[in-house]
Amino acid sequence: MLESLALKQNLNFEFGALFASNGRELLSSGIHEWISVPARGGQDRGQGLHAAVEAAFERARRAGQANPILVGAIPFDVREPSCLYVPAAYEWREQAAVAEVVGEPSGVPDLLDQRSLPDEDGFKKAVEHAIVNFRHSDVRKAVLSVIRELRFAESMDVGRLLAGLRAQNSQGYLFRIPLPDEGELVGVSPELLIRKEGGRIVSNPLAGSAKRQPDPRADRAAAEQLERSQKDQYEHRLVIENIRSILAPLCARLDVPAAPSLMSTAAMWHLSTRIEGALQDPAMTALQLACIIHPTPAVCGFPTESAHKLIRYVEPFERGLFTGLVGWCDAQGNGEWAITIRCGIARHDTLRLFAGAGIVEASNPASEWEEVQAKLGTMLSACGLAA
Ligand SMILES: C=C(O[C@H]1C=CC=C(C(=O)O)[C@@H]1O)C(=O)O
Repeated sequence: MLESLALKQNLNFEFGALFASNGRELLSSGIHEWISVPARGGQDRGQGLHAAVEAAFERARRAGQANPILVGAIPFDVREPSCLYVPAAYEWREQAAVAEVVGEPSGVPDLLDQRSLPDEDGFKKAVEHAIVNFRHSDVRKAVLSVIRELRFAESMDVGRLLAGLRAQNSQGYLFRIPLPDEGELVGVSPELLIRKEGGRIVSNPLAGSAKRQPDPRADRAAAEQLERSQKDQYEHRLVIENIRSILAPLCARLDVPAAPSLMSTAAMWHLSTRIEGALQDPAMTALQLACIIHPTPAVCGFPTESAHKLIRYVEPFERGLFTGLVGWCDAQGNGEWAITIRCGIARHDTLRLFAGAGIVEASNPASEWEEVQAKLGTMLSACGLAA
């Protein structure tokens, strides 16, 4: 279990990544090798990212690692550099033992100021722009997002943030990824793009959302309304049909439930579909599969290319790692890649939070603004702040 034993002397806890899923968590320390090769074409065996990762695994093995792994994040735009590395050492722990790793939550520094990019008016205008565009183009859905930038009196304790995120969504994919520029990507994603174990795969896309309500009856009503919403069911269907069309030719068996079910985090209700399959070629890796499927209409839109163009036109910032992929994989091709949402980037005294919402023709700009604010609530409440 403890890959690190032979490598203890290399431990560098300043570069420790964490990825938690399914009751266990991966903790890495130190860096054996950075990989910044963009993920575009990462499905092509022996080329680009695939070749870079295989070569890095081989070098790690020659350096004494019995079973090297890759951890990190891939940006939304796969033409941009990846932020992946083969750690010097790592271990898997049961999630229960983790309090010890993240430490006790300490106080949050004073918030000095915050701003939204775009602001409320700018976001609503972007939604209106997208809706008009749907009427005059082939685009059916585009995911539009906002940044909330917070500046604190001193640096945020990322361990404290993690503890707050874990408390809110213990079923989620909790992550902390150190970045090369001293920042850290941190969040708890509810959405699994792909998990691969041997020849079996699981994907659990989400699309269609409603804010949780403090009153239990109002909360149940919000969930039921989401389930009945034609607009949200349509938004969801676009994602599922896209993923089905990509995975079906790669699978000997693919199970896609006929209708989505409800899933919840502390802040949100979502429509969720758990897709399971058996690969025709079990040698295909989790990373290859992730590169084929990403970006799904849950983070980009549909059709992908034209939705991406629309996003570039109306979003006033580069998303970077937000709505990309975060996770790990090993040299046998097993691994898990979650969607990088409900997250932020902590760097010195600033915290940049991100949230997006799927826009379709039936969307209402004011409701979509409310939705992104509610999604920001996950990170904000981990900071002890109101949404
Ligand atoms: C883009 C985000 O959420 C995606 C995942 C779940 C539901 C979504 C929605 O209902 O729009 C989004 O597709 C985000 O949380 O920032």
